[in-house]
Amino acid sequence: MTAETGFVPTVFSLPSESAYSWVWAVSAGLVAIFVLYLTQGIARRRFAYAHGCQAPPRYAHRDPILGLDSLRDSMQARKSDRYFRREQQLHQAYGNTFMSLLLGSWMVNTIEPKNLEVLFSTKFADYEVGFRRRNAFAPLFGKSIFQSDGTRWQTLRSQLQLCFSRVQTSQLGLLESHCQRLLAALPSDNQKFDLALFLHRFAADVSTDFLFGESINSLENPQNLDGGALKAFADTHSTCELRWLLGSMSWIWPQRTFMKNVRLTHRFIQRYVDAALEREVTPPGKASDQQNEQRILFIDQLRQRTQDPIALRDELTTLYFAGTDAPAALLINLFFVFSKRPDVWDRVRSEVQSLGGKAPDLQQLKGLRYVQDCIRECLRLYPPQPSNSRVAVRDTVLPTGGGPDGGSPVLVPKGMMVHLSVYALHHRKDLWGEDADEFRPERWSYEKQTWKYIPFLGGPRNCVGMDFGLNEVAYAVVRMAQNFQTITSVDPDEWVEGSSIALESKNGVKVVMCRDA
Ligand code: HEM
Repeated sequence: MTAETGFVPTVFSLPSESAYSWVWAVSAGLVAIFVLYLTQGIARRRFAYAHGCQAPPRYAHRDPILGLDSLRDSMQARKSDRYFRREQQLHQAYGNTFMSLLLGSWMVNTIEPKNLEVLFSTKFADYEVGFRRRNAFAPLFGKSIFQSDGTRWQTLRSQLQLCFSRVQTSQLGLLESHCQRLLAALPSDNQKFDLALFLHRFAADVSTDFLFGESINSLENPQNLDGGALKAFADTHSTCELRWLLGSMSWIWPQRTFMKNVRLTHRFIQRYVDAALEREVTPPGKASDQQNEQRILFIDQLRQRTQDPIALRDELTTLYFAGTDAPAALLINLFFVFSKRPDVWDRVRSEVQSLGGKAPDLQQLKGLRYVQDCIRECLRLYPPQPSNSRVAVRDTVLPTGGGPDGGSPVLVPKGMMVHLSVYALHHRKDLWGEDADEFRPERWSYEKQTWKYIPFLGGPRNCVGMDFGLNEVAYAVVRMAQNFQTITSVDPDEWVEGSSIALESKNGVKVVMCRDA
């Protein structure tokens, strides 16, 4: 200490005892983390060795830390309507399984049917939907089935399956009434218009009727879909996608408009939930004969399984999301093809002639082989959900894709994401033949639905609304074919990839249609 100032510079002062113990604690912590990291690394190497794992090819990143180059390229591809085409090209360049960086985290990209079977079925328990999905959709869907895993997901899944099976019988009547509205709403013959707008409205009318017991009837009042809460809902989708991409950094994206749209959506759905909670509903199995004749509502079935208004709202928001855009996209893509291929439309029409103009029952619908093959083929060429992903919950292995020949197993460490491009899988020429990019429903006379074809995914977590969605689309095709002699495209371009959440024709379905004489 200097006599004049009584000041000792801190750099020369001796640390106190408590400072020593703090330094020790931090050092010990760091050493512990390092040892843990090392032992985990060794255990992982042993695990990989024991399973014969080898590394798959790696994307040649220009930014090897965060992989921002590939993010930028994929966003540019999105802007120029070739996002899924780019995914397909990447697989063509790097193979059916390769690794790439997403904002600093390595992920496996695979379109190997063997791997997909393991991912979604045989090692289902090794994966979950993961933080990205939970975080991206939480404001909108809460803790609904779409973001849940483990026992919560199992409970919600069996509840929904029960609801679907209880309301099955009333589906066709509902579809018939909305098909009649669609037929009445379509413009008169020889007028140019975009059929996609009407198909979107049809899908929204069907799903609100099916889920809430009350249709928004947008075919009669387009504003019910194009304005207000459902417009707000549609506007949330692109932010959800961005939130997914940003992962734990999603907070950097402005939330105000997004949250306003979320609140509007919730208020809209809450109205149906409140009405359902106030209704007297007879428990399953106790309905009188008279009540049995009444339509069984999906929302009432769900309400019998939970009375929590928030849980009901979140589940119904999710169901509306999952159950509207995908069938609409399928219908739009299918009618795009019909409008370009008069030969296909003629065959559809000649097949439905067997019904003699009458509405089909379920058995007749399923028995229309060519119609069903057209739908299958459209789902192959333009899968409404064109990509998907899962995250490993423990160190696990995919059976193929590693090593120089791509035939060795691949290690997927806990926390790593596995991404799959359904679009690229469905366009693989080695699996589907040289005509993989062509619409050829005839291929379904010999093709089987294996893991190379997964428009609804597969395994325990496949689409729970698959049957309803397929019936909806087939029914609409039949009723249109019974009424329209020709559907002619007035769009000179080929099908262009759109950028909405479900994969659909960007330019809609610009047509001129002629009714039967
Ligand atoms: C043609 C139409 C449809 C297609 C192509 C389709 C496709 C899919 C796919 C690929 C999944 C898996 C998503 C994932 O886990 O990552 C899925 C899940 C789901 N779909 Fe569909 N879907 C369609 C129609 C519907 C309909 C009409 C509904 C309901 C009314 C529905 C409700 C659901 C639900 C609730 C899930 C989540 C299932 C779970 O996590 O266990 N879908 N769908």
